[in-house]
Amino acid sequence: MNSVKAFAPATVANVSCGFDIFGFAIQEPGDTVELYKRDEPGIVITDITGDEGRLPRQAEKNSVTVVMLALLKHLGIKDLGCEVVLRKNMPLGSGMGSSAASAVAGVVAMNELLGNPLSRKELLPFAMEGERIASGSAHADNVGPSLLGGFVVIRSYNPLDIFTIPVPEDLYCTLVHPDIEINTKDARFILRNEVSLKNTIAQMGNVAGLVAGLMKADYDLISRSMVDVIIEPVRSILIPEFKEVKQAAISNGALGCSISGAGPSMFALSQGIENAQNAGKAMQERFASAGIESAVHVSGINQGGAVVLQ
Ligand SMILES: Nc1ncnc2c1ncn2[C@@H]1O[C@H](COP(=O)(O)OP(=O)(O)OP(=O)(O)O)[C@@H](O)[C@H]1O
Ligand SMILES: N[C@@H](CCO)C(=O)O
Repeated sequence: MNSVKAFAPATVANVSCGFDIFGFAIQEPGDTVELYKRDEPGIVITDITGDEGRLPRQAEKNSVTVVMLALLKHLGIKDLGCEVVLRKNMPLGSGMGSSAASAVAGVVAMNELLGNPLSRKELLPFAMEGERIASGSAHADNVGPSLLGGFVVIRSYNPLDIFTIPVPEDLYCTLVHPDIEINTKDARFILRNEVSLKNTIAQMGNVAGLVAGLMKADYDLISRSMVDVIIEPVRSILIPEFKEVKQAAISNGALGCSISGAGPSMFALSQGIENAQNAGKAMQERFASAGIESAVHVSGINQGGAVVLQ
């Protein structure tokens, strides 16, 4: 095989109460990576589209190629020559898992080019290296679902213990990206290191409730459990109109609404596509009333994750 193309989808990380431990992928948008073998050894980025020239072109600095270098090192491959084309289809610093989609598409494409020596799950630690380069933290709640699909739970980081849980078929996500940029690194820096016992108890109850609600298709329980008393109160300050947009989603049929990943995107979960669309319209109108343009994506939970396209 001399060339490969792979697509990896955008993701919603944290899913309200599950900071760094919950995530799911949506259908679109996502990043596409093309790899072309060449005779000269080395991984070279030859083109990036959709980033307005803002992303690093050096292989050691871009999440799409950092993961390939880590995988090649692990496999002891030194002489591979490869040209990389990255097609970015989502904004940077968006809270939609932009850096993660590049990392996942990159590692899946390289694994395919090599004849799939590793399983999807075995690729995860390499994809996490892309997040380390992007945000200084190798969290797995974006790369996990983008790579594996489904609703992902990360029970432990050390050792890595990750699994997916079933979700109701009629569960839809509304993802709204306001035209603002927030770096994950900054959004992590402002978080407090200590949490009160009272908030820990409340958060654990909601984490347990959300998992049970999703697995039992109990929409009321999902709705009651979409409460984050630890991260959202701190980070929501960075998102103009946060409270109003959240209220607009819930008043228009959503089960719950919170920050997607590190923000500024906000997501809502709804029963049925109609509720999800209504929530999206209301959220967009609320941002617009404050002079903020936004893009809305309505999608079911992506069960397959990244795909090889050729
Ligand atoms: N291929 C890539 N795609 C996107 N960002 C990248 C990539 N490679 C490196 N980066 C760097 O990662 C940073 C953006 O990542 P960040 O995690 O803040 O955004 P995000 O992935 O959209 O957000 P989130 O993780 O909250 O969903 C930028 O500094 C950018 O230069
Ligand atoms: N769990 C990470 C996701 C970043 O998208 C965070 O909230 O910082």
